[in-house]
Amino acid sequence: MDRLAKCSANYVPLTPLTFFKRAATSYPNRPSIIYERVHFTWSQTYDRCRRLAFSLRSLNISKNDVVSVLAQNIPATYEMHFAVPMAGAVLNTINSRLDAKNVAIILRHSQAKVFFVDCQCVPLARDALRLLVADGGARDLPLVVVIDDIDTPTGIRLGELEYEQLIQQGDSNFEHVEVTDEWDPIALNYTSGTTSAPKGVVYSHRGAYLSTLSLVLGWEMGSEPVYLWTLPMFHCNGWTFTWGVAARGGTNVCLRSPTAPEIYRSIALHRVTHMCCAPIIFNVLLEAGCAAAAPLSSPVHILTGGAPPPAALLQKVEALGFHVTHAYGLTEATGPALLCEWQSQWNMLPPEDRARMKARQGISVVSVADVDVKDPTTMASVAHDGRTMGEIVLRGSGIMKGYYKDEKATVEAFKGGWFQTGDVGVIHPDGYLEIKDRSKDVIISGGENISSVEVEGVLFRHPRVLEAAVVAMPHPHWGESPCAFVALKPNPSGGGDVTEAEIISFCRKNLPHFMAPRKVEFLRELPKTSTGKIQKFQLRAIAQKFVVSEKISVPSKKLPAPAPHTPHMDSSWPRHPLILASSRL
Ligand SMILES: Nc1ncnc2c1ncn2[C@@H]1O[C@H](COP(=O)(O)OP(=O)(O)OP(=O)(O)O)[C@@H](O)[C@H]1O
Repeated sequence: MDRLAKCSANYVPLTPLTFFKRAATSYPNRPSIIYERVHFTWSQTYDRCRRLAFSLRSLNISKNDVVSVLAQNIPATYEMHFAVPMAGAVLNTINSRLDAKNVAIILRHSQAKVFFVDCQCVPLARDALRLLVADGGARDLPLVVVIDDIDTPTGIRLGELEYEQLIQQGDSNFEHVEVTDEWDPIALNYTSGTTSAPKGVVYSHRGAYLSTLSLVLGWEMGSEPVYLWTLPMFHCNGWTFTWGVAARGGTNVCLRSPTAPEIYRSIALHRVTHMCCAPIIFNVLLEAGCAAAAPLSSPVHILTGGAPPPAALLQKVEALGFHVTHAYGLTEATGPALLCEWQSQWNMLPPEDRARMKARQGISVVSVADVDVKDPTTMASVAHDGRTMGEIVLRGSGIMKGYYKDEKATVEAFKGGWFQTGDVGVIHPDGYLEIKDRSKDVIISGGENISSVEVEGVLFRHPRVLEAAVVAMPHPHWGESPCAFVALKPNPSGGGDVTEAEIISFCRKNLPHFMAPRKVEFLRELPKTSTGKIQKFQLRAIAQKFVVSEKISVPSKKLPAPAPHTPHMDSSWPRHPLILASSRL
């Protein structure tokens, strides 16, 4: 048997381009993209992408060149997910909510050859390009192509080239550049920058192909889905659903801004079946005063992740008719790596317990070969007891090739033959994994680890809490203690506001006392990254300045006694091994 050789009949490099060609030939007349009054079929989308790929080659784009795009969820962003690799190049989608400085950093680091700019992002792109020039990079400026709005052209330009013009000038018979090695790069995505400067994560054709298939399977996405683009395509290529919708011959409903009225209008108008979003969008869906937020006429499947979804919010959004699946992942894992796969026996549970089960991050998707939670010092697997914390590690073909131009960080991330996520979790006796924190966010109070996620879960159960984040605050006796930052919902009865004492007492009723925040700071809105994650490093900087008086911190009877060796807070306070070992430091 070992003499049977690989050949082009039985060994074809894995690439998401296969899904695209298949969609164009198997479903030529099915709708591929809907955006306002613009509708395309799969054969038209294929035709447009071939033309664009041809034009890119005519602009001297060759294998492994980086093509960047700064755009919202418009048809062009979707098309580039195929046209750029069809030209043999690497797609770099840039977060359109970044500032000019960060866009410039990405353009410089990625050495983009062509820079596609959505007409709405022209001012941002112009500032970023100016920064590049000011920084002495005039010679390496990318070629700029503006993407005018395809439904309502604006005439806005930045330089000579325009997207539709490249499509018209292209050749619809262009045979795309063959993928000869599935390990070749297909995409370069920068991380959100929640914990450190954004890192350039490189995906292979093989990783993208396998991750796409395993998510389509894990989410049980059937044929002809109508997929609403509420998740930015720039976020891990829309968690691979840019390629996944093609694999199912589905319809992409493009949306510039995911506001509550726009989302509900699209759901009703196009009979949306699927959408992905960060948990922060749940607040949008539940937005008070949105008349459209009535129960849905048919269920819409939501895949949520990117941050822990509080159980209380899951329960409310499901009550509207959304069927939520919870996923956990990272840019480095090509989007979701774990899914909270639902078990039919949980249907019997009361709604609150069902939401609690769903708030766990779950089990691996099929392209992940292995997932574990390990003690970071010994690398031994933790007990499956739902209590012992360790670092979540992953192995599998969906894991990135590595960090672009950062060998040191790549080696560090793959230390010990596993990808170190920098997230702290536990494994429950049923094998489901639950995130307790990012290693940087764990609060160590009197030698006890406090999961900020757990405290936040309780805060979200308070009827007036809209947003909540818990970080460490210095404590003279316990080293650190939890400090909560909260944004409140408007008071429906118009009465007075909730007080700090009320929130603390609510937490003490629902948590062991040592976990309850010692201080609550009210903010109008919590600071977030451009992907909607709360920027805890900013809150931590504020909390560092808070002074907890000994009086408040006098241990109650229920507080655990400090370990005999526990030093009082000073600059040499020993960090927990989880923090020392984090690859994200
Ligand atoms: N379902 C989830 N529950 C809890 N946390 C999640 C979930 N999904 C993702 N996360 C968090 O998001 C992180 C991945 O985010 P992403 O790759 O977008 O960049 P980032 O880690 O926020 O940015 P940076 O690495 O630059 O700090 C995970 O490591 C984890 O901390």
